[in-house]
Amino acid sequence: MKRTPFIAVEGPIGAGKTTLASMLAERIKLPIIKEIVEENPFIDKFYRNMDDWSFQLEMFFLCNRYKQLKETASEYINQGKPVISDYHIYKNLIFSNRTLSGIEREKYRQIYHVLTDDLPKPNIIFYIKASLDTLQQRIAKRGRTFEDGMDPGYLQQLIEDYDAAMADLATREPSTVIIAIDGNAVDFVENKKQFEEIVSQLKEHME
Ligand SMILES: Nc1ncnc2c1ncn2[C@@H]1O[C@H](COP(=O)(O)OP(=O)(O)O)[C@@H](O)[C@H]1O
Ligand SMILES: Nc1nc2c(ncn2[C@H]2C[C@H](O)[C@@H](COP(=O)(O)O)O2)c(=O)[nH]1
Repeated sequence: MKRTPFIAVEGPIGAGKTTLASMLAERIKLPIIKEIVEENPFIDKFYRNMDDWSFQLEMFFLCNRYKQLKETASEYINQGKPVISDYHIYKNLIFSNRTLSGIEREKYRQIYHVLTDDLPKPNIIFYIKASLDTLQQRIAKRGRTFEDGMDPGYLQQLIEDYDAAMADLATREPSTVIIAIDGNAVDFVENKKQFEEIVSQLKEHME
């Protein structure tokens, strides 16, 4: 049975997820679901003291994305309408695996699965990989004050965690299309030919 294309763009902080998802939505005339960021009331406190604020931050992201995913399912996927998003809800497990620990991490994982296991997940994923230096340059360019002075070790660990998570996803969900993009070599913002190559890949998998 033909699946309704549910496209996600993923990758570590500053990789270019929102930029690429927005460009593809415009180019292919797709509705786009964007993650909230600044609306998370704990994000400033989190970056100042991760241990004290990680649970509240992760729960806020999870509850917000659970609501978004339910709406995406009812308004698009369950009606056979393709949609694109600048995140995969799986990112909640990627981040929380690092920011939470002990019983709180276990409770969070159980809540994540109770909330999301019965909801549709992206079946086409663009995974933007980039070096620490590239991510740091783009984070600085974006200029969110709460990301100033982000611990390079946190970001490097996230790079490694994303690689492991995408490999795990490919094993667990062999029918999910995962297209890796080398964010250091491919500049889909400035290089139109490279962007159109991504567009062609997407159209090929949407047919
Ligand atoms: N391929 C690219 N080349 C240069 N700058 C980029 C590229 N992709 C994104 N950017 C810039 O990097 C910053 C982060 O991009 P964004 O899409 O917000 O990343 P993410 O959503 O992954 O956090 C933004 O200022 C954006 O304009
Ligand atoms: N600890 C978590 N942080 C998260 C999560 N989702 C987003 N974020 C942070 C990371 C960035 O500072 C900012 C935006 O994320 P981008 O990857 O879009 O740049 O919000 C999360 O689930 N947990």
